Amino acid sequence: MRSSITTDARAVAPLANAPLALSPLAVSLGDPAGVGPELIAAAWADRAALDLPPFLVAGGAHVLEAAAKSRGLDVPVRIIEDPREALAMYAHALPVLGAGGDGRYTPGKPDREGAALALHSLELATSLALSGAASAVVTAPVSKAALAEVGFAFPGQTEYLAHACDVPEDDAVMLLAGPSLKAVPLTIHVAISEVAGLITQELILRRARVIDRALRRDFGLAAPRIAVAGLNPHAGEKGRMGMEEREIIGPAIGRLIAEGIAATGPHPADTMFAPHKRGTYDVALAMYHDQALVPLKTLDFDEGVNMTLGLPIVRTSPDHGTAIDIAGQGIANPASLVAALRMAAQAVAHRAASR
Ligand SMILES: NC(=O)C1=CN([C@@H]2O[C@H](COP(=O)(O)OP(=O)(O)OC[C@H]3O[C@@H](n4cnc5c(N)ncnc54)[C@H](O)[C@@H]3O)[C@@H](O)[C@H]2O)C=CC1
Ligand SMILES: NCC(=O)COP(=O)(O)O
Repeated sequence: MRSSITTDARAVAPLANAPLALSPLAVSLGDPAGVGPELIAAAWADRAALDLPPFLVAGGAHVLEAAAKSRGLDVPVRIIEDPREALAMYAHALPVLGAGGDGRYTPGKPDREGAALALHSLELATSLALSGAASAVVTAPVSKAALAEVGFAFPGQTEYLAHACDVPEDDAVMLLAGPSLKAVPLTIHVAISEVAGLITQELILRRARVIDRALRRDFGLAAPRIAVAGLNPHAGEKGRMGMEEREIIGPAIGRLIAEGIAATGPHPADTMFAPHKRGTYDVALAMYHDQALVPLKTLDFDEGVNMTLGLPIVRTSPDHGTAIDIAGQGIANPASLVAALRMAAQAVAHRAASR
């Protein structure tokens, strides 16, 4: 089949002095074995109807072209050499930065070559946001296990982004946000057997301070209300089922309130996500990954967004993973990626307005 990829940018006037506010979003490709590339192509194909903010993709032109075809989409892919070409290109073709670092489309069959391409794309997209050539980075799903096999030394992209942005890991906060709920896991990519030992007053204070600042700066909330979960059943039942609430979480909440942060809790985690409770706070600070992500994905799987708070750059991602089981079948839902693109653009706008 004839390829529609072209590097001919003659029809496109380069934007010589594009202001930062007009920079495109930089989208990383994700693992070529997963649903990331086809969802990127699907989002671009629907860009006008969905009124999506302009974006470019960091590498992977051939993967994107093949992924689009797998969904029966007509997506002309154009390689650009300068991110500033993306804005004018976007209406007519999917702009992909850089002819180098391409690979094969391998839906459902992860391999090291694909993981290396995913890593290259993540690094390129991040560097574009850090330099201001892109207004934000939106990451498509990667396989953590596959990335580890090609030397990625971080448990996830959140920790990588903290490192790339020179932010301490404790101040890079994973927020999952959907129409029904915002939730943050205090501890992130760690084994459940390690969780209790990692819960400290210091970590709760640091995460909550970042949440408070970021909900003001990136979401425009005037006084964010943070509901802090307990760790144990019934939030410890007055010390009968664990002491973390009395010795660590409760005192940390007291210190946050003394700082002027609207924190409450510790709340029993089994009831704090019930509909009548969710209206009483803006964000839930949960003690571990699944305590936050299970309610979020149960309520808002299709439109959930993963955003990293506390970075100098805006970073969002779909809430789901690589979905290897359905990659290439044309059935993966692009709604979460679409929500991630929108949330990134909104956060950029909020930051610009608050300057
Ligand atoms: N932000 C990221 O890069 C994330 C990456 N992962 C990675 O993804 C891999 C697979 O993780 P899983 O736990 O299996 O979660 P997953 O989200 O990839 O899949 C869970 C289930 O949801 C379905 N699903 C996922 N996205 C969908 C979509 N857009 N439309 C329709 N159905 C969808 C899948 O088919 C599967 O049945 C792991 O290697 C993990 O490291 C997981 C979460 C986030
Ligand atoms: N379960 C959420 C997740 O794995 C997202 O991780 P990250 O790669 O965004 O750090």
